[in-house]
Amino acid sequence: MTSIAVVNAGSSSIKFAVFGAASTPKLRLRGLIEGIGATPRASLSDAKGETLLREEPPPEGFDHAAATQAMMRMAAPWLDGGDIVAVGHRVVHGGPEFSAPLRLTPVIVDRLMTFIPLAPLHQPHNLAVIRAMFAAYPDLPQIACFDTAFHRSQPQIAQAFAIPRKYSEEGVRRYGFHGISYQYVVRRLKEAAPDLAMGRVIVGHLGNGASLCAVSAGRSVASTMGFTAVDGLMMGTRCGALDPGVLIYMMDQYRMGARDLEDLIYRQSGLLGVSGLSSDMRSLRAAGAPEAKEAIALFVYRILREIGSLAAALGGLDTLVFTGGIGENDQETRAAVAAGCAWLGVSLDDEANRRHALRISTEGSAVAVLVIPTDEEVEIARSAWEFGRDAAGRY
Ligand SMILES: Nc1ncnc2c1ncn2[C@@H]1O[C@H](COP(=O)(O)OP(=O)(O)O)[C@@H](O)[C@H]1O
Ligand SMILES: CC(=O)OP(=O)(O)O
Ligand SMILES: [Mg+2]
Repeated sequence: MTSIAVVNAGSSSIKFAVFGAASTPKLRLRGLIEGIGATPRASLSDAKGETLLREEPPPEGFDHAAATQAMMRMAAPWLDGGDIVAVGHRVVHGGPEFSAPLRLTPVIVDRLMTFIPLAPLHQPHNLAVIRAMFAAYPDLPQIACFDTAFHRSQPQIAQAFAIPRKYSEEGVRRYGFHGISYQYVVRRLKEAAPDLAMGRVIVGHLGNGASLCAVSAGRSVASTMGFTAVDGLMMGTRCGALDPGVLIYMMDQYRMGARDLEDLIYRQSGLLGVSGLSSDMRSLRAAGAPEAKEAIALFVYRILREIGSLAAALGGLDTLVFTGGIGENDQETRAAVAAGCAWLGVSLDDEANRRHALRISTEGSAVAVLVIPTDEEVEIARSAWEFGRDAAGRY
């Protein structure tokens, strides 16, 4: 039996997994390096979730480059073993030309490098892992799966900015992200509740990065993220939608340049900036300080405002789905969002919400509310398999 490896390099983590190569990929191994830049932790677990290895590297100097090397070391026994036929990668920005999965070449990697300024927390790390794999395993096919792809079905008007045409034509428009996660969640919704999957759905991917997607009959019609993954909701360290006048003010008053503004809106803002304490929801819940409460209140308020906007784009709402680290685990955020959506007909079953049940709305709720844990890695494995298999199902 052959396998497919998957790498999901994120803003503060690198996830690695091995799946059996099949149309329904079966998990064999999961590796996780998280807390890069803060408190790094590495672990490896088998298909049953049993821990095979756990390490806590010293934080000093443990940056993304060190994490990439650690990941390559952890993955080496499987990559050297010879049964891996391809590596699927999450690539956050596909720009105007890339959406379907494709086999990476050095020329394509060079092109993807030009999108680094559009996804500074993700793209450089995605590409660093791809380069390391090229160097170590030059003959192993590497397949890119783009986080922007799921949103390419959006109507033109949902992708447009009200700026002069020449900029829109060169690709300055809304792309949307977390598409691999949304594709997985929609697939799961179709299995769990096919009737709901055909209706008007808002999916909230609430993690360190956070966005909402309006899905109609299984297709993305609008999203809160735009040209870059800094737009829309408030996030761990990203500000979300911001009056562009604030940026001009910062340039005038504080002599900030492009990289200073990038640092401000991507790394210093969001839950971290407002609380002054942490970007991490669990830490903020535990802290209980007024600043932490204020940050969480703003996080929820921004979600509510954007749900109203996406419900307008959909012409109503039948189903609300929560996913991502916060959406899957933080019952208080779900309860606050549900309470703020009462006007849309949302009624929460508090007990089901506390249990993190699949369906957390009451029988009588006009809008079904679900919790569907995401799995970007299995979705990448499936896409990489579909891309490379022949008619007989061989890679
Ligand atoms: N049990 C929990 N309760 C509340 N928040 C949680 C819980 N588990 C994870 N989170 C939050 O989820 C966020 C990370 O989400 P995740 O989707 O893992 O991030 P990433 O975008 O890096 O993949 C953090 O804010 C973390 O505190
Ligand atoms: C696109 C994005 O924000 O991803 P993440 O949530 O992994 O940071
Ligand atoms: Mg993520």
